[in-house]
Amino acid sequence: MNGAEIIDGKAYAAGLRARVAAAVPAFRVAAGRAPGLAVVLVGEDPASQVYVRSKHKATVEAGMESFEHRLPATASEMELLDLVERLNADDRVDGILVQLPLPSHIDEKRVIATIDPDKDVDGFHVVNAGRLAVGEAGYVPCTPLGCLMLLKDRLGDLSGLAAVVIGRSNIVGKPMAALLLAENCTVTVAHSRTRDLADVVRRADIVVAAVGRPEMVKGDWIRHGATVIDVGINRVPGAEPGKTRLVGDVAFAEAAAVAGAITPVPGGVGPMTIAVLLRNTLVAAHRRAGVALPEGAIG
Ligand SMILES: NC(=O)C1=CN([C@@H]2O[C@H](COP(=O)(O)OP(=O)(O)OC[C@H]3O[C@@H](n4cnc5c(N)ncnc54)[C@H](OP(=O)(O)O)[C@@H]3O)[C@@H](O)[C@H]2O)C=CC1
Ligand SMILES: Nc1nc(=O)c2c([nH]1)NC[C@@H]1CN(c3ccc(C(=O)N[C@@H](CCC(=O)O)C(=O)O)cc3)C=[N+]21
Repeated sequence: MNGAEIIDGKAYAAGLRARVAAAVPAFRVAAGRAPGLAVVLVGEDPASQVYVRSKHKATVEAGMESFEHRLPATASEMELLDLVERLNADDRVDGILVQLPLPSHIDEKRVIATIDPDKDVDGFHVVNAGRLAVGEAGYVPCTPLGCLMLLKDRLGDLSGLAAVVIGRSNIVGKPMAALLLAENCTVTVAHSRTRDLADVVRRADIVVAAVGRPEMVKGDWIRHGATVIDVGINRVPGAEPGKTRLVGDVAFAEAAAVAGAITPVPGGVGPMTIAVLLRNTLVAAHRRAGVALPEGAIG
């Protein structure tokens, strides 16, 4: 029996982008300018190029200004830090995103540390990680915030639910766990050293898989009726030679037979990441300009 509701992240993301776009004209009137997002891409990684292009398109479609900066793979760390500092000082720029991963000769930590925390719409700066940890307003990484929006949309109040986050990266697993804790879930964070992962996952009302291993989470790990959020984006060989397809970290068909609801890959969490980036940029623009964002305008 395939009982699970398929959570349509693509549709939810389209709705969020529309709400962001609808709030832009009032900001333009109040601030005398558009919200601005700067995206920096170093090198020619094809996947990164695709992401950066879709971010640019979504930014422009939302009525915001998009500043795209491309540096060659050979650019020095100094050049990149100089660019980030210029963007920090540029008043038209509300949000700065430096696409990761960076070439290996550049220290990612140092680059992220150079971004003004109040323009850090990715939420990667330690100041924003700290704000999230202690419950102060800041910027939350787009992917986990998108996951939380999908969970609250389906489940409403998350208080008291048992949540298992598989993965403890700084950009997905850890902030996801912090968000769920702030929503009063009982949170377990699993990782590569976790013993009896299947048993840990079986106890969960909410499972968030952010591992990067294709279809690792099996159907018989999922508690009946649980809500499953699959963050994984894994490119694997397709049916025809030379073709590839995207799969998540969850064995989708198996899990959908037992879960109450599940996000697909593609079309689940991925589209939410870009929509939340626009949301964070809109919030940054209002905070920086001292303009109030109407309560409930963007959800
Ligand atoms: N949809 C979106 O917008 C986004 C999707 N992603 C995708 O999400 C996935 C995770 O990304 P990210 O967090 O950056 O990945 P990382 O590689 O940084 O982290 C992976 C985590 O998974 C854990 N892990 C690895 N193997 C196992 C295992 N066998 N059992 C349990 N845990 C394991 C690791 O544990 P340990 O810490 O012990 O090494 C680590 O904490 C990837 O597929 C990525 O492509 C990422 C960002 C955005
Ligand atoms: N500074 C920075 N911030 C990021 O947020 C960031 C990053 N670097 N580096 C790479 C990861 C990955 N990421 C995704 C965004 C959208 C989709 C997405 O839209 N996925 C579509 C499919 C796209 C496809 O077909 O390839 C989907 O799941 O439906 C996926 C992954 C953001 N990242």
